[in-house]
Formats: sequence, C-alpha cells, structure tokens
Amino acid sequence: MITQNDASTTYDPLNLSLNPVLKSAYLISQNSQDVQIPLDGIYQASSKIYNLMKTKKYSTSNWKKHELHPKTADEKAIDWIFLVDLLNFSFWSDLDKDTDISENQKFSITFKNQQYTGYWSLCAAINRSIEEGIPITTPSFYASETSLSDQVIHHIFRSSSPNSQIPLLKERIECIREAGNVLTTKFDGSFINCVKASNKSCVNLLKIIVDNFPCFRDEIIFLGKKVYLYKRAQILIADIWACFEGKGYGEFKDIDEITMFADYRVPQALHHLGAIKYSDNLIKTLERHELLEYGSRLEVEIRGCSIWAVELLKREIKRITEQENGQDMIPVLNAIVLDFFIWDFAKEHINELGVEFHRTRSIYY
Ligand SMILES: Nc1nc2c(c(CN[C@H]3C=C[C@H](O)[C@@H]3O)cn2[C@@H]2O[C@H](COP(=O)(O)O)[C@@H](O)[C@H]2O)c(=O)[nH]1
Repeated sequence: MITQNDASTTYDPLNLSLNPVLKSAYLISQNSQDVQIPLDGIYQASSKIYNLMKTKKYSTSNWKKHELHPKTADEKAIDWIFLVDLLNFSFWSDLDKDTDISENQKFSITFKNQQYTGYWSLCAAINRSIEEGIPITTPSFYASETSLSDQVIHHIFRSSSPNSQIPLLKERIECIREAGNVLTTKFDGSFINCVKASNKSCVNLLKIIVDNFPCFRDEIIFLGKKVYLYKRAQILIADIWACFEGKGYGEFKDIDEITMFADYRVPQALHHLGAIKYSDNLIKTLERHELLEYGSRLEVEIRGCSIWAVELLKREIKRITEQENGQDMIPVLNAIVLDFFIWDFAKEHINELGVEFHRTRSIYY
C-alpha cells in the first residue's frame, strides 16, 4: 500500500526523478487548495484500473491499433507524430456551453465517410491531406508560406459543419511555421535528428524539445516558483515510444521518467475514478463553464495534482501487480501506459464522467 510517506513532505522528488515535471507536480500537489488527492480514492481507483487493464491486456501495441494512427513504425511515422503533437491542443468547442447545440454544429472533420471531433479530428485532417497528395508532414514544406500557404492550411482543417472552425487556427499556423523553421535550420529537416541527438534518453529529448521549440514550453509561475508541465513535449516522446513499441527510434533507457500528460480529459476521468477530488467551489466554477486562464491557480492545481495522482496510481498498481504476480497481464506499466489507458477510458465514458472538464484556451494542451 502506498502510504502518506509517498506523498508526505519528507518525500523528496529531487532524488527520485530527473524529470522537472514530476518535481513540479509534487510541489503543486503539496500546496493545492481546491484539488485534493485522497489516498483512499487512490487505492480504490488503482484496483479498478488494474482490473480493467488486466481484462484489456493493455500494452504499447494498442497505439498503432487506433484507426487514424500510423501502422508502420518508420521515419514517416516520426514526422507524422511530430506534426500531430505540435498541434495536439485545445479542441473543445466554445459552443459546448449551449446545451441545445447539436454535435454536428461543432467543428468536425470528415474522413473516409467518418466524422471525427477532438484529438481524432486533428489526425483525420492530416491523414485526409496526405491522401489528397499534400506533403503536410514534411517540415521544409510546412515551414514557409510560399510552399504551404495559410489558405491551404485553412483548407486542410475545413470542417464538415459549416461556420465552425478548429479553435486557435491562427496559433496553429504560427506553431507550424515556428517548428518547421527550427527543424529545417537546426535539425536537417526532420525531428528524427532530435531523437538521434537524445542518445536514447527521454530526459535529454525533453530538454532538446523545450530548448529549441518555444511552442512546447508549457511552463508557469506557481506561488512564485517556476513549474514545468510540458504536456505536448512529453506526449510527443510517448507517442514515438508507443509507436515503435520501445524499440529502434522508440527505445529510451529512462522512459519511466515521463509523467502523465496534463490535458483537459484525464483530470475528468481521475475525478470520476476518485483519484482526485475538486472542492465544491471548483465544481461550481466548472459547471458554469467558466474559462480558467492558462497559468491560473485553479488550472495549475488541476493539472499538477493530476500528474501527481497518476504517479501514485502507478505505484499502487505496480504493488498490486507484484502481489498478484500479474506481470504477464500488464506487460509494461508506466505513467504513459496509465495515461493512455485513462484517456481512452475517458473517451469511452465521456457522458458519465460526472464532472465538467476545465476550459482553458491554450496552445499547450
Ligand atoms: N493526457 C492525454 N491527453 C491526450 C491524449 C490524446 C490522444 N492520445 C491517443 C494516443 C494514444 C492514446 O491511446 C490515445 O488514443 C489527446 N490528448 C489531449 O486530450 C485533449 C483532447 O481531448 P478531446 O477534445 O476529447 O479529443 C487535448 O488536450 C489533447 O492534447 C492522451 O492519450 N493522453
């Protein structure tokens, strides 16, 4: 059983992790006012997740099974993953607050006669443009407006519902130009060269990403201290690791350093599972669909406590697995596999999560 000790003030993450995100998450969780991590909730959620994962035999091979994800782990897949995780943010619709708005009035992408929203709409838009012969995943192509105009980018993200547009399209174009130029001027035109420079260390690769690509710098001042959440930088590494199933370009000796990715979906599922608990005041704020500013106290508490809660879930589930020698049931268990599982769980149970997601408009998640 994990004890208070794991989450107590004597626990010093400085010795336990090289990843600045984990230290930040611990600091936030220790100073949080409107989000708590009840240990009994962690125990209950751990056994529930363990049993669900056991039946699903969840592993990294699930990543390529998603219909819109690349099926072959090669250099093209790396370019695809980089572009997707460069733009993997803020899909929720302003229209969400009007309950009588029907789903098909919101932004969505039609691809192969299927309609996609949210994260999957991004994947669908990119796959659709590849099928239309647009080399959208080639950095030298998307770096400059002369080869890829803003108008064509608008066309790539055209919605199947009229008068709706992907949120933050202008900011997405800025990210595309910025990252495309960094890759062409500093990394010989492909993110694969960042992966090679990381020397199979995800902590190194995380640093390369945030040092060279400003739009991945998900950093905030919390109670006068700089905290690092790095959601897109970490999921970029995790998607490569999962796509390559931990081998070849996906082999990272220190992959267990990567934490949960602090988005707006997984916290909802964590609350539903009892692993985190919002104050009444926060719940009312969310129910009013109030915007939470990026970097505001409530928003940082939700994100930081979610990361720390997944860390505690991981430890407790590891302990259960060892106790029940279920290693073969869950071959690989780290914060990535746990996060992916909980995110897919959130999507599967989207209408029964019992709490609103928090609405922050940002390019960071
Ligand atoms: N923490 C975490 N956040 C994730 C993902 C994913 C997709 N990952 C796929 C790849 C492997 C997994 O098995 C998933 O199938 C997207 N997001 C974030 O969610 C939000 C979009 O939500 P919605 O509007 O409802 O689609 C947005 O912030 C986006 O950045 C994840 O896995 N973990």
